[in-house]
Amino acid sequence: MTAPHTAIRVSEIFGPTIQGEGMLIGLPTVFVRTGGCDYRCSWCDSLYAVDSRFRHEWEMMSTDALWQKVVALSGGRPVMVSLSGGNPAIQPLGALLDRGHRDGYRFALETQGSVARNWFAELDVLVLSPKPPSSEMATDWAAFDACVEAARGRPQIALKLVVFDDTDYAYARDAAARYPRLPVYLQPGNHTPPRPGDENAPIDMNGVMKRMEWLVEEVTRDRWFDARVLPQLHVLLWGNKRGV
Ligand SMILES: C[S@@+](CC[C@H](N)C(=O)[O-])C[C@H]1O[C@@H](n2cnc3c(N)ncnc32)[C@H](O)[C@@H]1O
Ligand SMILES: Nc1nc2[nH]cc(C(=O)O)c2c(=O)[nH]1
Ligand code: SF4
Ligand SMILES: [Mg+2]
Repeated sequence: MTAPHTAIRVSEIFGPTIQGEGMLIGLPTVFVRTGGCDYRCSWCDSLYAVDSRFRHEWEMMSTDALWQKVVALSGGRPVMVSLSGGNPAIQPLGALLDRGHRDGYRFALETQGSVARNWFAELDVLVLSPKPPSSEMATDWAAFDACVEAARGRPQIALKLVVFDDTDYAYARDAAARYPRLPVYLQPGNHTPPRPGDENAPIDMNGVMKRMEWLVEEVTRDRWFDARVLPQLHVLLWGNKRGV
């Protein structure tokens, strides 16, 4: 029996696939998606890891059991492990980082920046993705600052911003200006499938491509020359499919 305070709530573990977003795009990666989130973004593409109606799919796992699964998926060869969710920052992941580093693996973590943890300092990459107005969530910048502070030292830190419209773009500019030393990745928003976790729901690929093109126009017009604009590569390849 795993002690409750050390068990990790897991929605899914999958891979290796390629990282589809941001700084590590294209890199072979195993994903650990934790269950549960302190946000509920209007357009979250992973509601099956957020909405408690899906909790019957989530599993409480010990660090060892989780780690065995990652090792099995990667054939024991060190690979990048991406911790996503839900919000992985609300899970006890410090021991997992120790365990994996001993085996030569590297860890990236994706979070909205609402909860800071001391163990952020043990990550290799911290992707902070503050949520723009279209998400209908409000950013607590003090909490966000604490996340940046907690990760000073070892991890590379990047800002990843989802943009649906002008207001989101203005928010992204403001967020980037707050952290002038952090690299910025902009990704066009993709409208959420009507039913969470429905892998067959079609993607509005036209809309994604239009927003991508528009984002490139905005960035070049503003001479925002240190921002990078990237699509969600996995969405282009596989749409809403889970486990890829
Ligand atoms: C599902 S979230 C999980 C990690 C964490 N809760 C967060 O939001 O950063 C992973 C990434 O997907 C992005 N994302 C979620 N829904 C999206 C959508 N509909 N279109 C584009 N990106 C989306 C988030 O902004 C975040 O960068
Ligand atoms: N291939 C792939 N890349 C991703 N990058 C971020 C993802 C996420 O949902 O957190 C994700 C995902 O689910 N799949
Ligand atoms: S913070 Fe991330 S996981 Fe949580 S609802 Fe928003 S996009 Fe989804
Ligand atoms: Mg995703």
